[in-house]
Amino acid sequence: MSTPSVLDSIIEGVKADVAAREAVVDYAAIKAASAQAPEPKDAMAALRQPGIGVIAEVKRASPSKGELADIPDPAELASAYEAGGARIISVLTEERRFHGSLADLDSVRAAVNIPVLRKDFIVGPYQIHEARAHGADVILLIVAALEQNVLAALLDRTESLGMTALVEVHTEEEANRALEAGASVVGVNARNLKTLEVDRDCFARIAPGLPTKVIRVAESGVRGTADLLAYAGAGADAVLVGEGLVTSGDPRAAVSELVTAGTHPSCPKPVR
Ligand SMILES: O=P(O)(O)OC[C@@H](O)[C@@H](O)c1c[nH]c2ccccc12
Repeated sequence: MSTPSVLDSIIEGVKADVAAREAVVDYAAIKAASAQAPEPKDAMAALRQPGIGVIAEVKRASPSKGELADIPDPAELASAYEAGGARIISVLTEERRFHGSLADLDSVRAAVNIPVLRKDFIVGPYQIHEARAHGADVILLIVAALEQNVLAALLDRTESLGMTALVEVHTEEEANRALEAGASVVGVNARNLKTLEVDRDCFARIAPGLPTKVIRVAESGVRGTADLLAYAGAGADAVLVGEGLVTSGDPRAAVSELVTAGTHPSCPKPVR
């Protein structure tokens, strides 16, 4: 047997954590809670606004870098992101490697008016209802972590709850699988979740092959406006930024700088 990848070991932990939560709040109960949640916000509309959108992430730690930032108050951070002009707030809820939680999602949800993305390793419908019950408007679905039939089923489930799925890919083959499953928003992650290596050219290789109606998000490795402009030049509608913002010291200014670059008349625009 081959050694498990980072992604495999993260998923193993996530499955155990989901099972533990499900033992407390069962599937029927989480489903009922998701039906009671306030209407989801329209993330597609947020992403279709002119200019390159910034999806700003609340990220405490990562498997590649360990602890990134002390975030005593995720609500305050998210409010700073919103004030800086972020379109969507991404909240990592994976606990073991990213030190996130559903409590972080709750705090952020209560603090901002823009759509909120639950960023986790979704393996089944339980987590989708859970995301909705905690006020998420968008969820991440990672193609590399899901069988094709499961991916398609989870995408349908997400949309049937009125949410948007950001479908994450790292290769052309995965991009084809995302389209096959019916993704409307595709995120190209520069980081390979199996090896944790970053390849910023990944987006430029994959994005041009996506149909023009698909919203394209460039994920990971954005250190500043130069990276945003490079992604914009390769056709990005939005960038998803974590580390660069949480380590900036002034998250509002850091988001604002990216937003200013992404909405400047000289910024390359996606071809639609
Ligand atoms: O911190 P960065 O390099 O700006 O990356 C943010 C985001 O793209 C990254 O956190 C991410 C992208 N896809 C993921 C899947 C799971 C966990 C985390 C991620």
